[in-house]
Amino acid sequence: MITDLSHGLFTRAQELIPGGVNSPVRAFKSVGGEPFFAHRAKGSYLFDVDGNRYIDYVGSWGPMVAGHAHPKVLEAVFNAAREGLSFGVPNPLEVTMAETLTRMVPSCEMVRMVNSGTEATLSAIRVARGATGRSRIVKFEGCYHGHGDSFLVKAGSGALTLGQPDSPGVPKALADLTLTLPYNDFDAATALFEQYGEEIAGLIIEPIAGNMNCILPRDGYLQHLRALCTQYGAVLIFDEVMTGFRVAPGGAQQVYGVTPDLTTFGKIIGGGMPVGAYGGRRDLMQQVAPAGPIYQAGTLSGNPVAMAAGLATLELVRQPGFHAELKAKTEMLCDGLEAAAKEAGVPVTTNRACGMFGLFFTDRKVHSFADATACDTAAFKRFFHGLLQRGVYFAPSAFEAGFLSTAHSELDIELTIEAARAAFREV
Ligand SMILES: Cc1ncc(COP(=O)(O)O)c(CN[C@@H](CN)CCC(=O)O)c1O
Repeated sequence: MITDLSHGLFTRAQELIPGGVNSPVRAFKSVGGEPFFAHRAKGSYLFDVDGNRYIDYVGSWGPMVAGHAHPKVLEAVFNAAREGLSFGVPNPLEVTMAETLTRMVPSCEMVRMVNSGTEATLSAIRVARGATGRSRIVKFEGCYHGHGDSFLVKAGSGALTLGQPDSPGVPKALADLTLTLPYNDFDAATALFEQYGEEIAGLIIEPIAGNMNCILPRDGYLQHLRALCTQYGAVLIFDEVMTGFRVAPGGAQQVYGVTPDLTTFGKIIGGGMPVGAYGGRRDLMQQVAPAGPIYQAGTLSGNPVAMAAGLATLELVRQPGFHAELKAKTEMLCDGLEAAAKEAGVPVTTNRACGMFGLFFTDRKVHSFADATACDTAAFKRFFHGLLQRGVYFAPSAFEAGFLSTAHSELDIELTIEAARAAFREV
């Protein structure tokens, strides 16, 4: 595979950009080698600057649930951009977006647009602290909620990928206010709330974890957390930046029938443009400035071009059969991967939800951070490169979920399974 132009670009980038990338997980650090540089993308494919094509299972880390460069999304962006890029006063698309989000996710009685998932989770935690007057928050080992100081404690995604689940630069006084729990451990959650319950402002969780690879909540787990937060007056926050509109039209909260007090969004609601949002109970959201005293702001929040991209994507997501198709393709891929691994005699298990999946090199089911970190990451590394050489791009980390789109054809999936069959033999 020719990668000369990507190599040249990466060499230049490393001189001027930390690690040569604008987001750590893109650097291939945990899998080795160098990232390819994209020239363009279309549907289920990425095309790099050296002319290589990849079947893409990262999808810009989630936004591309309807495929790259969808004509309806591009048309919406072009039409909005012609009218101006940013006004600094409200625009009608912000109202349409708020009406769309609150209709699709009924727990969100009100919503505020921001520009990234990180901003959304930062803001949601501030609302929880401001509304309760309490300071402690609870997060889960291996969950990632963006790079906000309070969250870089036993974090997942890039922090876990780099082996740095905590981060320098986060004051100890602040980090001490973040309590962490093991995911899917009922008793640990009960014990923590018995000890700290009256001091906990909020608990934030990925209702389906996608940042320690893909891990599903055990039956009744989210309901257990809901009951604890209600009992102790803590704000239950579902971080649906990744799961929102992907695993169901109404997100993971629709799948599991659990109503959080606040929800955070990102990725799909921007359709590839920088967008995040947070929303929830009216009595909480009414405390956000300028309606209330809890301050949060953003120059480009609700930007008309970004709103147009997000609204066009959500329109596609709402089409009848969208999630049924996405789920069927996810099952087809995961069943095929497990079968290919079995043929090669390689212990592999998958976790799957509509549109997202996890591949683990282990012969055991994976339900927790400890299970995920016990898997054979060296095998994953070899498998990743075996796929890449065959034109299939999985997330360059053993601790990231994979993503499908409705643009992935059955042929794409069959070709992926064929490539995996060969790559498993090299593991
Ligand atoms: C559940 C969840 N919550 C919040 C975030 C942060 O969103 P952003 O600030 O990157 O838009 C994310 C971001 N996800 C990572 C990948 N797992 C983004 C990729 C990257 O960091 O480059 C998330 O998954």
